[in-house]
Amino acid sequence: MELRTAASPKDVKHYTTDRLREEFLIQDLFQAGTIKTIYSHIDRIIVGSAVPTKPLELTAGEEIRAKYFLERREIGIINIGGKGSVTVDGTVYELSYKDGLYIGMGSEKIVFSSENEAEPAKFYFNSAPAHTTYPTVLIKPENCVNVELGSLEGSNHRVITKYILPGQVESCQLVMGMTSLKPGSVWNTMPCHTHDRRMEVYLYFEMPEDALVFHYMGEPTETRHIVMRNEEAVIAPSWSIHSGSGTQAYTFIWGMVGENQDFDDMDGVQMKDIK
Ligand SMILES: O=C(O)C(=O)C[C@H](O)C(=O)CO
Ligand SMILES: [Zn+2]
Repeated sequence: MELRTAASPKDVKHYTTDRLREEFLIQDLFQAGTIKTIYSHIDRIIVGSAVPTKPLELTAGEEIRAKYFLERREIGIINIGGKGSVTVDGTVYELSYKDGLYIGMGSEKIVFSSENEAEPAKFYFNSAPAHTTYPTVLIKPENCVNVELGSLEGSNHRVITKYILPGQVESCQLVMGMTSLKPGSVWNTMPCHTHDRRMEVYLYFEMPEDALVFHYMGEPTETRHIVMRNEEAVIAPSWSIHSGSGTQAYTFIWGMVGENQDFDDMDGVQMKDIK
């Protein structure tokens, strides 16, 4: 498990490109036959991936000093690869492309598998500390709340699909979903916002190899960017904006943890105030 410490905005505004990437960018996810995990001190989120070319069990690792991964945690999983399954204490959940799974605290044995190991599933997950157990739920995007935002004229026409949020799939603190840009639109989350009560992680995907997303971060008056490629993730501390413009349309998974689960609790930044 790789460790990322928290960072102060007073320091981050002096970072070089390399240092910004070292602290916030997550690369080399989705390696065949591997579970990869990144532990951030920011709200103690764990960001991870599993690509089962043979069944892979999610274990706790020395870093969280737990008997099993979900002893004190919950997890949200979304499949961005071939058909696969997640077995939770013997119950098998089949996940097709973009299907999700919430697993509550206390489930002991989590195993990732692919239906066809030549075209493996690619499971992406966010996990957060939990205080109680909510039911495990298989999530189909077609049954989720969908919100359409922006316009083609504004280059930001997109659909936000909310997978895990109060009233739909209950969790202790994890809120998770997916945003899909319409062809011709390239901007996400602009006008931008911060939310001091939650941190957020973005995983960009459905990008051709030579496409880029310029992901904007930093305090609204001290913006910086991180150049991102397909299937890379980025950590947004609570004080940071998190927005992006791509060389073409793309999709991303967002996950938030922290003080509240109120998706609309955002501190909007006015265009005139961005520097
Ligand atoms: O395109 C968007 O706008 C988003 O996807 C916004 C994120 O979901 C977000 O930042 C939620 O706080
Ligand atoms: Zn946000």
